[in-house]
Amino acid sequence: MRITVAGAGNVGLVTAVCLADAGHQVTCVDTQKEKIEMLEKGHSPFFEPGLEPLLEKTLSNGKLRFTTNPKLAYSDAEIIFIAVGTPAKKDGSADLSYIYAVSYSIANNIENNVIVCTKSTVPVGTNDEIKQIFQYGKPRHLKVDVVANPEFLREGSAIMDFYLGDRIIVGADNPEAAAIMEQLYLPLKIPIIVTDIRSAEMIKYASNAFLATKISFINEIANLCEKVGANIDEVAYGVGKDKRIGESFLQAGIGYGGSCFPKDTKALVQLAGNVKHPFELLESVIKVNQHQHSLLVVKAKEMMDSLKGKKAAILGLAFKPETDDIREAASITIIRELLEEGATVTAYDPIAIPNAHKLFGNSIEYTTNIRQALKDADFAIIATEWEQIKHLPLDTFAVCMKEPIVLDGRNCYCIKDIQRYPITYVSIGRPVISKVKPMSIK
Ligand SMILES: NC(=O)c1ccc[n+]([C@@H]2O[C@H](COP(=O)([O-])OP(=O)(O)OC[C@H]3O[C@@H](n4cnc5c(N)ncnc54)[C@H](O)[C@@H]3O)[C@@H](O)[C@H]2O)c1
Ligand SMILES: O=c1ccn([C@@H]2O[C@H](COP(=O)(O)OP(=O)(O)O[C@H]3O[C@H](CO)[C@@H](O)[C@H](O)[C@H]3O)[C@@H](O)[C@H]2O)c(=O)[nH]1
Repeated sequence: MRITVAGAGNVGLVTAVCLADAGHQVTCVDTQKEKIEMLEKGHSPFFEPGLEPLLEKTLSNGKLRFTTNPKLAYSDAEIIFIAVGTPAKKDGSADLSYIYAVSYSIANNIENNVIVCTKSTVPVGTNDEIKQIFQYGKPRHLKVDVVANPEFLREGSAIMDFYLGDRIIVGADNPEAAAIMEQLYLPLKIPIIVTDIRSAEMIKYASNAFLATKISFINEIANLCEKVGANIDEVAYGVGKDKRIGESFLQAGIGYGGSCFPKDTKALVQLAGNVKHPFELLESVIKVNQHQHSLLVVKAKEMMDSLKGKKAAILGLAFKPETDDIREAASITIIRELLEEGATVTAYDPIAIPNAHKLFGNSIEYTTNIRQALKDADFAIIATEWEQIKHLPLDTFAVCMKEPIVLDGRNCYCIKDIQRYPITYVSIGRPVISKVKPMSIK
């Protein structure tokens, strides 16, 4: 099929590349000229495992092309995916300006009947507004079907998620359009659920809100474990074994970040507020997460009285491993608060430094070498569970740091292993290990 994807971000680019790899003729359009020039040369503007080889392959076999020209992109497409950003506005509601702009651009440039399929996460009712734009804005003789097709990929495993997702949601009010979308996705052998448009929109928000709730819940249990002498590792394992609860998303830590959970939970609270339905549960989930982002700075202050003049090593900047994305990462809150306290910061990350530099400039130091970050540090905070950090020989802390005080926001190490080293170790929901333990204890 002739497919156009609007937006070459995490969702749009992955969708475009994977559909081109499946044999479709794909055009990916973006308004950012620099991004498109980079992509035409086979370079991805962001890190996503496995993306660049597929990008190079589909560019060289002619299945994928990039453009900034809306006429070229939309005029003869059979399906157009909208995958532009829907960032949070100041009040938490979703900013739909990119959605509207791209819809007008499509309406002005189509020359064939087309299915417009919204992959972006949009509040319930948005696709009805998109339909209105087409009703009044498109050439009269053309037919445009609007379909809601929310995306569930995760950064860091986006390609795998495209091929092995749990389900595909197709929200449509025209069965013919739904059938064409089902046909498109059939080769993936992923269960396809066809719903009405508003339900499809809600499924996306409800899924992210539920996962965020699971994380905040386990974090609250972890905080409680610390106070009553239980261990969150054992608790989460025991709880997760109940199939009705499930083992995933019970990893306690310093809270969720990224481009989706923080904005989508806030947008759902706003959406509920608009219909006079206070979503108190989700408001608490958001509050717990904010508290969790700051937790280790509070603990560091308690341990050291004042952080003024102390050298902090921050291990990990990305909101999770296998991505260079730092949007809403816990590391941002931690670094800001440490700088406010008068500490100096050296941050380690294998790939997210360019993005962090855009935010923090020269107010902190950066390194891609963990030992360099730890050198002469008064304390270290682990903010991302990169494999490089998880597999660090544990004597490194004592060897490199001025004071081997490690605050681990991602519970990277086994408590039993840590006990063998002269480290003060504070993690989430587990016993505090004091450095008085000698190395010889096995
Ligand atoms: N990032 C994720 O993991 C993820 C997963 C599922 C769903 N989503 C949702 O998908 C949407 C896109 O997210 P993202 O992370 O890919 O966003 P992004 O910000 O990384 O990329 C959006 C792209 O759209 C482009 N764009 C803006 N206006 C345009 C226009 N008129 N025409 C063409 N391109 C235009 C931007 O230049 C940008 O490159 C959001 O609604 C998000 O909530 C994201
Ligand atoms: O048990 C857990 C699991 C995750 N996290 C944190 O939660 C955040 C989000 O993680 P993850 O869901 O793996 O990454 P995203 O790429 O943000 O993906 C989420 O957001 C996307 C955008 O909407 C959806 O498409 C995905 O289905 C949804 O998982 C990260 O900061 C993780 O550190 C935890 O703290 N504990």
